[in-house]
Amino acid sequence: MERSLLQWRLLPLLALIASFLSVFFGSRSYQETQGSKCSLLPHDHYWISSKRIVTPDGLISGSVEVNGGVIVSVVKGEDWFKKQRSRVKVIDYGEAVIMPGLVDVHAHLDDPGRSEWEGFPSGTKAAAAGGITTLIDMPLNSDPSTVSPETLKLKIEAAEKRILVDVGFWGGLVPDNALNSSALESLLDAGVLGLKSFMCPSGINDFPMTNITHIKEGLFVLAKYKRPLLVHAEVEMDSEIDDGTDNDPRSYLTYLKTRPTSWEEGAIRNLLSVTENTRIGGSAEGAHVHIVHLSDASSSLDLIKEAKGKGDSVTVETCPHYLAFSAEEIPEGDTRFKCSPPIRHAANREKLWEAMMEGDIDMLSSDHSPTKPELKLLSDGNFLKAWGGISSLQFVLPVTWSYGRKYGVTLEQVASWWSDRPSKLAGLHSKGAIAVGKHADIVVWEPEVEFDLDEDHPIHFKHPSISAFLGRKLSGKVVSTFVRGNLVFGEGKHASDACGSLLLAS
Ligand SMILES: NC(=O)N[C@H]1NC(=O)NC1=O
Ligand SMILES: [Zn+2]
Ligand SMILES: [Zn+2]
Repeated sequence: MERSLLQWRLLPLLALIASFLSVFFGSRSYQETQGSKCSLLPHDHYWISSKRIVTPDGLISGSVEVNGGVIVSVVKGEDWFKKQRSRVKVIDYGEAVIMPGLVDVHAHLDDPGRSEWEGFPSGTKAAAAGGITTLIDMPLNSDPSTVSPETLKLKIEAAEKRILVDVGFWGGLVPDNALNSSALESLLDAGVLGLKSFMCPSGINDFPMTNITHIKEGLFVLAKYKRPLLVHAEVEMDSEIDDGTDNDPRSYLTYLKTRPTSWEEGAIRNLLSVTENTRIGGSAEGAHVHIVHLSDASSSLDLIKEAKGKGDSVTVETCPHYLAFSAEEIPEGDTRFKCSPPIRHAANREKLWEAMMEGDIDMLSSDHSPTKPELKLLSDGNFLKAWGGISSLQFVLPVTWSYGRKYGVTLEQVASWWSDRPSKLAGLHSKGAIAVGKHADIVVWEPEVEFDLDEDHPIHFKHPSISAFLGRKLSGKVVSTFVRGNLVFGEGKHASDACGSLLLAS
């Protein structure tokens, strides 16, 4: 009896307090939810905590404070509790890893013009689901190629309001603009983060290959802008295919013979004949040469190491498919594995891993280069005629981790290869680290959680059936992806609005 009397007296008081609190905090959360379709989290100011946060100072247990899309503090242990003055949302991720979002400097999103191959919406959805927070789009495979301010404008129009993660663009260095410094300057002024060229046919008619003079001249212009040149370094040479043996086009080894290591070595040797100009005091100081998707871990890599030793401004990337697969295991006619340069033998893959662990290869990229399934000729299985390009965008983090564990890969190395180094290459100094002042571009993932990449696994890029990674068991599940503080992917869902930013150099 006494108890219920007390209840009757207290209830109105509690109701009053509750309504006061709801006006006070409710109005704040109303403000915070405005525009929240960009984010699955209705907060602009929050903390995320975990036992494993990858920072530039190593792995810590602690918390990261995000406010207005930026990381505003990173604290060890329970200190966040003392620093937190108001009722700010805290998400405790427990043992899951908090790491800088991945920066993929090499992806072909094929939009505009070939959006039936890929596209900004599908490509950036896949990126978000894979923990990639920044993509730099390659200038070819879209139609037209990005080789002028006008064609860059078409890219920007195709990407605007359709991207879930941040997107920047490389421009093309092609014979048409390479010897015309004002044409190149206008492309760089329009905002491309750097240029890309091919030393062999690219497979795309409106993206012709450059010779060494084009590259040398291009570097002088890039020097003024302090932006890099990315190079597909293979050069056409005699094929080993005419050796009199059976050359079945459905055999992967036949394809491998058409692009031997000498193609990479020859191109890299030629390319490195002009990189001395990039040295301090050189005539192209400020320019930088980045060799994309290295496959040959022997002579080609030795040449790169030698050039670095002499002070040339040179870096090199390889891709998860070269680290995961070997020529020996590629099934007959399985053209999902066709790419250039080709996947080589298992012994070469071991050497690539060695070079990763030694730091001789600087970073990783996806080279996500899809097409429509018809051009992969999956039923024909003709390696010589099928489109060359691997589809991997969503899986690069678990692939790197799953195949790297046996070599002792650390979380810090993954963050260096996928975030720190690539963001520096692209000149994106607000990205690539969990540190105060950086964009809150963050992936939260569970390295120990295994999953099968089967038909039941949600895949967001346009053509899952052409991915060579399908059927693999991987380790490393992405839990949440934040782009500039917006939770763009969480618990298997994407934010409903595409609020990624365009990254234009100025
Ligand atoms: N055009 C194009 O995307 N080519 C890419 N595909 C590939 O496997 N290597 C490449 O350079
Ligand atoms: Zn390439
Ligand atoms: Zn590519």
